[in-house]
Amino acid sequence: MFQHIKVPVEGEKILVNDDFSLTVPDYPIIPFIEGDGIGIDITPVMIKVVDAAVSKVYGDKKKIFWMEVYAGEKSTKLYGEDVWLPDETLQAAREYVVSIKGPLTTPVSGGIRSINVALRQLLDLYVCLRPVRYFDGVPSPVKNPEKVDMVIFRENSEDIYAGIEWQAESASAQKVINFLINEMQVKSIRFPHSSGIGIKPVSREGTERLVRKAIQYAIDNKRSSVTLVHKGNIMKFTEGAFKNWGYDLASREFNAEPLDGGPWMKLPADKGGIIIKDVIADAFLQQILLRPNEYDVIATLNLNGDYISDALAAQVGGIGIAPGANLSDSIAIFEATHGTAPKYAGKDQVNPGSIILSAEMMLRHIGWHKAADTIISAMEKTIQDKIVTYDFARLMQNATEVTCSRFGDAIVTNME
Ligand SMILES: NC(=O)C1=CN([C@@H]2O[C@H](COP(=O)(O)OP(=O)(O)OC[C@H]3O[C@@H](n4cnc5c(N)ncnc54)[C@H](OP(=O)(O)O)[C@@H]3O)[C@@H](O)[C@H]2O)C=CC1
Ligand SMILES: O=C(O)CCC(=O)C(=O)O
Ligand SMILES: [Mg+2]
Repeated sequence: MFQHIKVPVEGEKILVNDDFSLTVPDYPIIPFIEGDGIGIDITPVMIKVVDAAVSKVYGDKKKIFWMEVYAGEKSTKLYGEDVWLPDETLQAAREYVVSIKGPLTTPVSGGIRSINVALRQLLDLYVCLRPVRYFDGVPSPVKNPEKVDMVIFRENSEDIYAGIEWQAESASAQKVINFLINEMQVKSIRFPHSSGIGIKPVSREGTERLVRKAIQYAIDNKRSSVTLVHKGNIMKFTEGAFKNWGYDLASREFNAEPLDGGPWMKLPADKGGIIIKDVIADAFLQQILLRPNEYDVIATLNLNGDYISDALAAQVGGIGIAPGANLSDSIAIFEATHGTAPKYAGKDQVNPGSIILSAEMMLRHIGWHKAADTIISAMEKTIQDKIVTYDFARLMQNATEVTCSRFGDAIVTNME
């Protein structure tokens, strides 16, 4: 029994089998978090588009029963002012296996820690999967955006992103600094009395499970390479270790052999002959602009992955259409890559593309590929017809600028 979550009277749970495959009923219950800020604009549009695609493809034979669950500001209004992530929301994500969420606010320098990060950590959603590809007709700041076709596997549970840090001039920060100076002989804290301190945990286990997923994805989807992106020349025992552990895993579990003497490796032909390579993160950020077609599947640490996913999204038209998923072996929470864009909240103005494409990934995840295909082709047609929201319209000529909800309606109209 839940306190505020209302379980639909119809519909059934998606089940996880022993081998982590899913048993998906024809009438699954799918929890959703509306999200803060522009969540109120984009989430209802996503639901409308998904329902229309499912109905178009399967008639009455399949239907999603949506179940609202709460996090962020809406949760504080229902459960009490300090309750940003109620236990029953976590329970629903576990029990119902596949969910989707809008963006959630995190204040800068103070206030609550990220609810997004908490969800990922508490449910051990260790893969942040963010595919980035070009849709024909989308305005882009680069000459050949169609050369960008990458799938980012961002480690989602550790790194500096875990939020282990102490405020400057607090007793805790001073205690850690004293320990580092006196017991660990650290000499490179430039201003020990006024430094905040953050910790960057990166483990072999965390790296291996992420890189394993990335390589398996590359094999299953016939991709050409997996690139480990790191800053291991500077952070040797965290980012450098990520690179080494990644290569070790490729060799040990996938029989990769050194290529031309290494360090690059190649998987055997029966595993697609995929190249496993690495690149230092700053060089990678310039190469994705200059030679994006040299990169395919990307495996990287949490903070690098955050930066890289927004940078790559910009190359193909912006975070308004960049989708994503947070995955464990069993649980999945799909989410937009962008944030709450507070200045647009409630104005029915922003692009709902990111959360719609996240829902499209969700439909594939549950095996409803035809409904996913329907959304993709309808969205492509809508953009090619130059019916777009403000973010695209301001970069296009002769575009028809529509609201967030009208863009959703146009996608529905274009479903064949
Ligand atoms: N997963 C999550 O829930 C995430 C949450 N956040 C949180 O969101 C809040 C705001 O973060 P902020 O850094 O401003 O980043 P946002 O992604 O919210 O917004 C930055 C800018 O991106 C553009 N943008 C974002 N979403 C859309 C959209 N759907 N359609 C069109 N344009 C869009 C807008 O650009 P323009 O002004 O040029 O039109 C917007 O001003 C913070 O609290 C942050 O922590 C951030 C990222 C992810
Ligand atoms: O949790 C947040 O507020 C930001 C998260 C973020 O930027 C992301 O996951 O891409
Ligand atoms: Mg981000």
